[in-house]
Amino acid sequence: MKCLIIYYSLTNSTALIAENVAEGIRTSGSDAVICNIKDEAPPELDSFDMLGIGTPVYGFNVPINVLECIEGLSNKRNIPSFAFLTYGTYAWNAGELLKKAMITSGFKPNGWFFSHGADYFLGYLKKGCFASPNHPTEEEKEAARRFGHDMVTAGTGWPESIQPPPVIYRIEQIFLGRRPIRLYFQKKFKLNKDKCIRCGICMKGCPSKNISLNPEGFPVWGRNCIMCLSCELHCPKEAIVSPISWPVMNLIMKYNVSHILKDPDIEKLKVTLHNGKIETYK
Ligand SMILES: Cc1cc2nc3c(=O)[nH]c(=O)nc-3n(C[C@H](O)[C@H](O)[C@H](O)COP(=O)(O)O)c2cc1C
Repeated sequence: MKCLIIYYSLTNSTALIAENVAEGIRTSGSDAVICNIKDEAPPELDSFDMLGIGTPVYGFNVPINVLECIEGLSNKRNIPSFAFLTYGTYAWNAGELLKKAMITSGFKPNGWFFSHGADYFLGYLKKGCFASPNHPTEEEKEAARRFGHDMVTAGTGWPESIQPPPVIYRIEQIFLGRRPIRLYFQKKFKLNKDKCIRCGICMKGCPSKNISLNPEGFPVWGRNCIMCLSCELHCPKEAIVSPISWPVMNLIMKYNVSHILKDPDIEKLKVTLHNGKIETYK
């Protein structure tokens, strides 16, 4: 059995899970090839017998680049497949959405795996909250290895029910869906040219290669934004303002963080953001 694992990882949590799932597959005597779509295009599916898709959860959704990658795979056919997701605080039904996208593209998913991952979501970091900082843990990595092993030997199935989220999360999921991002939010990034030092950090860190520099050296956003907010997070001069900084989002983030702080199952650290760097303190 030869398995292809395609995943997207910006801040390495999903990458760590992908590596461990692959290791689990190899311990069962099968072969596994992994590919982070942030860095390279996935290989042809032809020579593989199984497909794994790994993704972080973004806005209670599957990020747009992952959806587009699944849709764009060549030589799609009904081979066994599985999914794994990492999330910072609450994934809600992102697993179901991923499963649906895989089925629509002709795959037959028969197992999934969830793990926490360190949550570098700008909205929460701005509120001083770094959720799930030390994840995935060694236990989660071990569980990922077991999952990989089980997937090639038997399959794990899908859970029956998902806890319903607070109403506001449902609204956020709709707002942060593919269409609103593509049709509206991605056009709303603003640059403060007085602050911008034209260092290109935003361009280099953009996982969907959506930022180019104009002849003056200022960033220009294209039409492939996946709303990871990496550009705004890492700008050393805080010159980038995305919709996450709008006053209405400020209220929503405040609400979400108040939930996170009350949830004993979510680990968190206090942080400050300073010149594009995250400083943690106890
Ligand atoms: C833009 C953005 C949106 C996110 N949205 C959610 C979310 O809706 N629910 C959640 O539990 N975690 C959310 N997260 C946290 C990520 O899913 C989590 O940190 C994941 O492990 C990151 O994976 P990576 O390190 O492989 O990039 C979000 C993170 C980012 C950057």
